[in-house]
Amino acid sequence: MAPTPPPSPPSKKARTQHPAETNGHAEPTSSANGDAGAAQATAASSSSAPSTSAAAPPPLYPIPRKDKSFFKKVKAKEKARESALAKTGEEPIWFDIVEILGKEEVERIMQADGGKGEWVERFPRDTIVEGRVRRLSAHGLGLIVAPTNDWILAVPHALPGELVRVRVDRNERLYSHCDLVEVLEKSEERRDDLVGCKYFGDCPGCQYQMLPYEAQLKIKQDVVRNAFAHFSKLPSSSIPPTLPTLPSPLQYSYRTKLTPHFELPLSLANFRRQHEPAPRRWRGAVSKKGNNGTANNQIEGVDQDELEQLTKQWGLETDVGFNKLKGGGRGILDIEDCPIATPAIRQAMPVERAKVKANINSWRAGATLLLRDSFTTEAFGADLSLAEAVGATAAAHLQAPTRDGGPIPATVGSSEVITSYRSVVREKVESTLFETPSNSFFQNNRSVLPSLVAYVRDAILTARNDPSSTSEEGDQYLVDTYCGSGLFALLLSPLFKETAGVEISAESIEYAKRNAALNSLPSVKFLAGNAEAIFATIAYPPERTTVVIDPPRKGCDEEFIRQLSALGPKLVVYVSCNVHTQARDVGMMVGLNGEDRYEIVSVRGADLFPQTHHVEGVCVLRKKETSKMTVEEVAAATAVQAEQAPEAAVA
Ligand SMILES: C[S@@+](CC[C@H](N)C(=O)[O-])C[C@H]1O[C@@H](n2cnc3c(N)ncnc32)[C@H](O)[C@@H]1O
Repeated sequence: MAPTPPPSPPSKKARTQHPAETNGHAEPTSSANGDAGAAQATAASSSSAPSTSAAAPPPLYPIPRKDKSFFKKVKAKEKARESALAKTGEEPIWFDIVEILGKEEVERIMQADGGKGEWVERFPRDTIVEGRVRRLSAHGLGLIVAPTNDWILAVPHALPGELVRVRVDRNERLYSHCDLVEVLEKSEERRDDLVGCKYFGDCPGCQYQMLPYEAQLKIKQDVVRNAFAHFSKLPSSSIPPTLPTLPSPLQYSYRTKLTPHFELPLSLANFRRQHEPAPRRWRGAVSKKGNNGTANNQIEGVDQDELEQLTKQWGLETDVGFNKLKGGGRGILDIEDCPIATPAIRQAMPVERAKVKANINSWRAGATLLLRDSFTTEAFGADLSLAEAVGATAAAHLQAPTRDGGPIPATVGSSEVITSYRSVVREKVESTLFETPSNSFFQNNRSVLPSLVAYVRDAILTARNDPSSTSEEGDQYLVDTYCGSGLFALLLSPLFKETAGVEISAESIEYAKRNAALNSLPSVKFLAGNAEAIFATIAYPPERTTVVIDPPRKGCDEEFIRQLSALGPKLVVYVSCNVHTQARDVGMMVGLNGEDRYEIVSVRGADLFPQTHHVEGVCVLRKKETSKMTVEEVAAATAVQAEQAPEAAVA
């Protein structure tokens, strides 16, 4: 029996406060549902919280009256956010909520709230609440049963078992996003001495720096297990035990790409708004990624010296970094250093920040900076150690990080940092060389890629050596779908007679072809187009074909799954940065019309992003010989199944 999905959250529509609240207070209760593990929480009004309402100084340049189009834009943005929320990020937590509160209780609460998608906010913003963390969500949030017993509080950087004080920031259906105020009772697992960054706790990037690496890997294994249990809609007997997470050799200094951003200081933004004709402003906003802050950004009719004087007078600092974690991500946290980035990026970051800050009035709008670690031409073909591969000396990269991030490891000059969106990045995995456009996708953890590729290669060889396999060595075909600049196609092609790759970005495909030539693999063919377009161009025998799937976070399109299922390749290796959409897609591939077409051989996570909640899923599927469905039956059944598939998180 497939697990019954919990009731879906109705559309989000907040009503007034919960009756349990009086004057903005949530009434304290003793325990949740009499459960000893539930919240021992007390709630206090926002007045007892440290004040967050210090009056903001008036802007130094008057804010122009907003025209109607501004409000239209705000509304459109809000609508887009609402619809994104319905598909992104929030759904896995719904399964946690149902498991913690109980399915019947959730149904009762929703009825009591008035049903029909209406709901009430239990806690106004800034309410301070204390409670004990029950478990972690897939996104690393500690989940607490609220004192009202019918609501969950979700807070980052808190561990199961810990008693914490939190501040409510915003409400969703049946739960509140909170900021951590204080850990009152620490978990034995917490190791604050391991924290390797001064922004940890304030930056949204990392969730697990306070945990030993082994514990991080275990959490990710559970995330993969839960994703398949909840989103595949398969009976537990069809899902093998999740294997231990593939570790990353580097747990700091690994990230080869950072994209800090900034906004124009308010006075400067307002000044521009008043002095620039609207179409130019919009052009500036649209093309902000290409804006390098040096050319063509002068305001017509305004003397540059005068603007410089004014900017100095306004004296506003520009924050360059990532969205603040606390307060719902409003505002930018000024970040000087990021110890999970490679040493070359850490060295380049202050330079790029200083450029922005010194020339802020030459920018038309806020922008996202690009810092990508790339091998220098000299290092590109060279044999490098792991430390050298991230541009550091061996001694430097083994330094344990400290709470202040520690000194930036000395570099050995094998890396350079690309900051233009119109450049080329050089990468090397095993001995295969890759060039890729700097504005396109490449995996961001160089240190773990050899083990990830080795794992996929082993899965293919193991399936081939299976006694039930009828195919001959050397007579095998590979299709790499969502192939980017050719990572899996080129690295795995020596195992196959023919290899074809498909990718939607024409530019990435141009580079994939160049990479095939660069590595003397000219027989690997690449096609630019939607992933399913590849099936019309190949005539590979399905019983000798392996398909690698590595889609973006939203997973595969229904049409892709329909055509893949119709082809019925012998082996499928599905790699994904979103285990929830992956589990949904795998569920569709495995069971059609009550018939098991594929069996899951193995499933596990790979840790491409240590210190964060992200986990890459790797799932190997083998075609069942017993499947008797015709191509037409498979196509029809896939469509029905797609209709019924649960919404999976995309964020
Ligand atoms: C997660 S990346 C994987 C790239 C590559 N496998 C690698 O590891 O470097 C996903 C890729 O899918 C591509 N993509 C997105 N939608 C697609 C579609 N509908 N059809 C084909 N490719 C698509 C993106 O451009 C991106 O390069």
